[in-house]
Amino acid sequence: MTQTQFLKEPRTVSVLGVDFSGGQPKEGVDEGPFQMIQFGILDQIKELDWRVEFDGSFPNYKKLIPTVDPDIGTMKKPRAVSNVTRALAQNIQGQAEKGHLALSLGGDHSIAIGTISGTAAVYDNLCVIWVDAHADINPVAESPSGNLHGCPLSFLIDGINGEVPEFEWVKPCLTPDRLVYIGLRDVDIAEKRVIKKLGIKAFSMHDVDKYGIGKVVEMAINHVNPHRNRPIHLSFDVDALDPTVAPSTGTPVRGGLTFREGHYICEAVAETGLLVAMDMVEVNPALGDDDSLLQTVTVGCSLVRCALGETLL
Ligand SMILES: NC(=[NH2+])NCCC[C@H](N)C(=O)O
Ligand SMILES: [Mn+2]
Ligand SMILES: [Mn+2]
Repeated sequence: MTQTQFLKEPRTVSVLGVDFSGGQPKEGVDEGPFQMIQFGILDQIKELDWRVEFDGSFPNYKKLIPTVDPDIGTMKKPRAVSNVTRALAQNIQGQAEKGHLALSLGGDHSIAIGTISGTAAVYDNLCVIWVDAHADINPVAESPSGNLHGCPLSFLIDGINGEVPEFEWVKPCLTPDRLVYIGLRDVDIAEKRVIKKLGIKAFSMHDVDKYGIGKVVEMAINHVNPHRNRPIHLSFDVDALDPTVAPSTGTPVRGGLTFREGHYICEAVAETGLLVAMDMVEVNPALGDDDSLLQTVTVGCSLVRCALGETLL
């Protein structure tokens, strides 16, 4: 059993189902958590010798979504995203204060505004490993889509957004050296500029091809966690995987991580013993046929299990 440096005994996972889709336009991603729960993720985690806290009913983030939510500039559903991520940040902070590992099942990736704000409020030297086809760091004013799931990191690092209406509560809590990407292959122009300017370390699919996943993960962890003393928040967008592996997702991009590469990342993070929070996002059961849905939910659950210490032998 991997030891966990920052969590309290008996080691406990708090599972949060974040049934939210307002960071992007496609219905169904809010059903992701229900599907993963139904697939048995809670019992699967217990079998790995964790206590699991889950109250049986979702906090129901839907109640926080206003009926009228006009665009602000090009930003879509600003009040919905702000309300939900704000409540989520408080919830996650509470779990982290208890010394629990906070597992958020999304939901679209805009929820990371809340999940990372929550963990960073408790762990001031938190580092983030962001596994994704996308960089999700569009400055709000320059997002080509206006969808906030393409922007969460721009809120969390100082100097990218400035004041954003409705999001005055978000405090930049990450520094560029405490973020690393793995799996990128669809990065917008403004995102490329931000990544270069701030010197954020990013391992694209090109790097995975060049060095292999073992070396990439080693370099990534060495970069954000050189002394292995920082707690890790793993934010895993299922679209990091190739669409042949995880088809039911809203913004699939060809040329992604294989099944094993995705799992290897999670296994290597588990081995550090430093994981304090994980997001599993962008599983959209409404996209594709039954087969695609089962495949995607299954892989989402097995990635979570690997990050929580499941091993092959
Ligand atoms: N979490 C995600 N799947 N993000 C996709 C973002 C796509 C694109 N970069 C945008 O800003 O809209
Ligand atoms: Mn993505
Ligand atoms: Mn994403």
